[in-house]
Amino acid sequence: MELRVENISKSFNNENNVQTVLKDLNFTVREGQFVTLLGPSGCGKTTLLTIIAGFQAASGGTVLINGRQVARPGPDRGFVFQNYALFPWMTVRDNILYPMKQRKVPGKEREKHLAELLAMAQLEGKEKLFPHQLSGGMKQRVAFIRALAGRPEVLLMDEPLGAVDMQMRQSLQEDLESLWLKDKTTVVMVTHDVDEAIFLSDRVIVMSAHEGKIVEDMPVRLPRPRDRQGTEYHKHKEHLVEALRTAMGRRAETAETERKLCLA
Ligand SMILES: Nc1ncnc2c1ncn2[C@@H]1O[C@H](COP(=O)(O)OP(=O)(O)OP(=O)(O)O)[C@@H](O)[C@H]1O
Repeated sequence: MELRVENISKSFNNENNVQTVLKDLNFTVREGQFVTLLGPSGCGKTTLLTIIAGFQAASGGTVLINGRQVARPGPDRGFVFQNYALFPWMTVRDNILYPMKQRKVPGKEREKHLAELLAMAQLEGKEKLFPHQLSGGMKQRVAFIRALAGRPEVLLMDEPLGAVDMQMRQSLQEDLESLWLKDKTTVVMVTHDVDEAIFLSDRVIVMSAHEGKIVEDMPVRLPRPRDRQGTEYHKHKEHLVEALRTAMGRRAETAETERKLCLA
């Protein structure tokens, strides 16, 4: 699997005002990589992820998966939303079986894969429950394995832990990592949390507030599971915080330039 984002641009027409959110974005994600998109609020992270998912079209450029151009959503891409987006009227079992039925996986194979996924997420015995009967962490694990049930080439996750309080967040990051390590599906995740990015990712791409430009593309080669108290971990954190400052600063600089131009 190879995901290529080539010269992606996206503009919106907001009340006679054209807003360029992304401009000429380029990067490639290799098979099995866990890549995080980090950036200030409004820099275009979700927009980029939904373009990769095929939920919306880019204004320019292409997204290629294994050389094939992405034009619409497809089974090669799984998506995990911030609010999990489980079907509330379906049990855990039916939620997980849904993508397999969509792919017309034969019954026997479906049951086998379901059992594997439930074991992987430690959700055995919960299959008859409905989403409202689950804890936040369980819902998140169901959303994750439901996305894997479609056997996607790449898993796209938009702030998958965004709805969880800070205390639970670290332990869910650990759950997410151990689930991912069992499967090693290629992941592109959006977050605005520096610690989460370093804890989970092989690589962090920092986008700037101005036109979503890549201001940093940083590999994280620390051994897993990562020691949040370690010196190297802290160095990575400081580096990313600095990159985020740059990412935000560009917006301030741009605003200042625009102000000067307006005054001129
Ligand atoms: N459908 C749309 N129509 C008009 N403007 C949009 C649309 N979708 C997004 N935008 C604008 O594009 C910009 C980027 O939005 P996006 O949701 O991608 O940012 P983000 O980096 O994911 O932000 P956050 O971290 O706050 O979720 C914002 O200014 C937003 O208002």
